[in-house]
Amino acid sequence: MSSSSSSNFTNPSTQQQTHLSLTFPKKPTSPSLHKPSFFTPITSSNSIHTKLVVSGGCKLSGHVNISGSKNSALAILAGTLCCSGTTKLCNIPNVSDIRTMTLVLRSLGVEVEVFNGEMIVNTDGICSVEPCDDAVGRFRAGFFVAGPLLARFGEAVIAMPGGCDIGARPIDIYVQGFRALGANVELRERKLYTHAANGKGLVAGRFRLDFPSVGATETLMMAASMADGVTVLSNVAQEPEVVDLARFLNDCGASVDGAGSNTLVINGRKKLHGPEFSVIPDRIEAGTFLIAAAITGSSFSMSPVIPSHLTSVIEKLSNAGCHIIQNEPNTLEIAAVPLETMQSLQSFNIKTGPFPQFPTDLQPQTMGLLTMCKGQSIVEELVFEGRMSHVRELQKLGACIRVCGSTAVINGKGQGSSLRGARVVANDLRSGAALVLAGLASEGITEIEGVTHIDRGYENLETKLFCLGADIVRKSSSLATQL
Ligand SMILES: CC(=O)N[C@H]1[C@@H](OP(=O)(O)OP(=O)(O)OC[C@H]2O[C@@H](n3ccc(=O)[nH]c3=O)[C@H](O)[C@@H]2O)O[C@H](CO)[C@@H](O)[C@@H]1O
Ligand SMILES: C=C(OP(=O)(O)O)C(=O)O
Repeated sequence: MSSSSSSNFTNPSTQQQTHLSLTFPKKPTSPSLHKPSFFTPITSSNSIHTKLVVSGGCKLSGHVNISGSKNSALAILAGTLCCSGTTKLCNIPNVSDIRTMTLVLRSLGVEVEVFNGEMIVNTDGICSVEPCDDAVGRFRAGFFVAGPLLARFGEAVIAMPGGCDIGARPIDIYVQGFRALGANVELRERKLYTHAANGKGLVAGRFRLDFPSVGATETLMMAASMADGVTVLSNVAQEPEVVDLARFLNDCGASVDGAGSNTLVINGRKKLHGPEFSVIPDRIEAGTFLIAAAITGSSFSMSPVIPSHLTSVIEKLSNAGCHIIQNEPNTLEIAAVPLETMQSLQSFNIKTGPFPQFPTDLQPQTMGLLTMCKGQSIVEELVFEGRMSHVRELQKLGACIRVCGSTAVINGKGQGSSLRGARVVANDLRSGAALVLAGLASEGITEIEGVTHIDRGYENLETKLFCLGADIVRKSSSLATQL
């Protein structure tokens, strides 16, 4: 492996030897590849102060369109690195994490064209195996590119990932998995250096994950898709996004069996080709809107949705008193009990866990709802040890919540009492969504800061809620005005 900052690198698709620049970035080659509507620069929160201002008490109605899955699209964009030629992706959400992934890909020399929910990716000009540190450090999925780079080019150098601050989020399972596929791995100064130990490419192996990590499953699945021989990965994640990535890889010519079960059998292929592919709808966004209906006592519909991706959530909300039905394919209608009536929603308990258990990415929003249900509930966060930052903010709205470790006990207000608006801060993506929903159900005005977290994963959240009838606006001002 090249431990220096550069090496000679032959791009196997073009057979051209390139001086591998292990420093960012290769400049994009065609100006037409930039579409400003999508590529609004990520705003520096130092210069612009943005907040969402919600005036509570409105009922929601109508229909909301659900965007493509952020987490599925991110993994699949990493997966395009396995493919020679051009890949066309559809149903890509316009969220800042996708823009960050585009920066990661471009820093490797990939051409990316973005237009109106579609992305065209061409990897033939790849000239680096070291993505831009700054971009990788902004989100979790940046790290996923290590798998395809290692598989296709035999090496990768990658900074430690960022992502929501919800726990330690180590990378030990990725490292063990790479080693099981014949890679040498070294960690130095917060960077991972890895290369195929035989100097050629990865070899198949058998590997059991200590925990069914979504990202490690996806990264190792991509790596094994181009390893020599048949790899068996066990105790893998079964999330719909993992299944979507397997479907994508198979469309590229890979052989991935067992996606959706706890074992993957992957027959490595020497070369994969980019297909045209559409990502699944975002189950977390759909779940957030289901909870928005429940917390405001409203009725509306949403599509496209794959209801089987939301079974655990639909079951909990239905038991609490919501009516959720599917009259048309890929459409859910929810009718929630008005919270001001004597039959306000009943409290319920949740324990988060790997799919098909209750999704951790809906835990904060659900806790917001539980503060309005009748009776006591218990929320156990069993995936991320630090995913409780919303509790303090919900308390500012008047919620009655006690936390002990990973467990929260919520005494719901029920029967017509409500939270009171206040200034709150989103500390991560889903806690931001939880605060928006709580604001919709609070008396008076709630101001939510930390909006850049929300923008990482929700496409036009406030516009979608506004169109359903919510009183919500985004307010931006320069910091100078604030001071
Ligand atoms: C971009 C993306 O898809 N993010 C999702 C992905 O994150 P991500 O892939 O990071 O989540 P993981 O499934 O890996 O994490 C689950 C647990 O495993 C632990 N762990 C993980 C890897 C490892 O090497 N060692 C280790 O101990 C984590 O600290 C955590 O406690 O799945 C999470 C769980 O559904 C979701 O909340 C995130 O929205
Ligand atoms: C935790 C999330 O994202 P990430 O893994 O990128 O931090 C999320 O989408 O809720």
